[in-house]
Amino acid sequence: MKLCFKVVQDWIVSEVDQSVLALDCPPQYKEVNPQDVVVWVDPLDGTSEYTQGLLDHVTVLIGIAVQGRAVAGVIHQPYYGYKTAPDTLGRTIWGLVGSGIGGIQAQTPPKGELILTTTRSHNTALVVEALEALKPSKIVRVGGAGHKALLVIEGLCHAYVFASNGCKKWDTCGPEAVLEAAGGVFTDLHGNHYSYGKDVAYPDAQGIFATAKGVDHAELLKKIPQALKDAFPY
Ligand SMILES: Nc1ncnc2c1ncn2[C@@H]1O[C@H](COP(=O)(O)O)[C@@H](OP(=O)(O)O)[C@H]1O
Ligand SMILES: [Mg+2]
Repeated sequence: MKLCFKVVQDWIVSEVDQSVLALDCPPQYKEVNPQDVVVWVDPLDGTSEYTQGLLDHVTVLIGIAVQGRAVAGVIHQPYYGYKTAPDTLGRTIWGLVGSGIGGIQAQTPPKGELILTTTRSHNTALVVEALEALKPSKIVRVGGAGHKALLVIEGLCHAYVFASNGCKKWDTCGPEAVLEAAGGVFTDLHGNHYSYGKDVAYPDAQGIFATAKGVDHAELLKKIPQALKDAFPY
């Protein structure tokens, strides 16, 4: 059977960030068995915010897992700058654990503060309880797992905390890989990494606890009461 595709010319992007091609691939990923690779795609993260016109909350997420671990990802923000710089709309951030990130500079968040980011549309009593336990100086409520990961990578927030089982593997595989490639740590509320293998259940059933480069993830996680962590059993 012969398949024919006609690609609309406008869809072809020829000016892309080439820096990824200059990177040396970490040795452990130079030869991987294709059967160990799973790709998780979220074509529109931040759906609720998209419907409300909050376009900069929207991202397109691609995460690549090898033997269950999130190792590479892309967070594309198609409407980035739509209010301030519509002529250069959008940006693409990528990361490969062990090599680094491209598209933005990873930053360490300010010392002496604790700025947390979390959901604006899926709030629950447990979500609030976890945030309050950390005694933040500020809470930034925005849409999308990808968008929140970017705030942490850029050092605008110290941590992304979500005591809920609402996110799915396609929401977090890409963000986890990019944040960890940027020097951060992305785990569940127990401090463990999710598995992104082909047979895993879709929900991130143990919540999200992700910290920026330069933040002591283990120390911050200790402030979450054990009873709250126990509400998200394996
Ligand atoms: N309680 C819940 N029920 C359904 N989806 C949830 C959810 N909590 C989080 N999510 C999903 O996780 C992503 C991040 O959520 P939030 O923006 O609230 O932080 C969103 O992905 P989508 O926008 O791709 O659906 C959202 O739908
Ligand atoms: Mg999503």
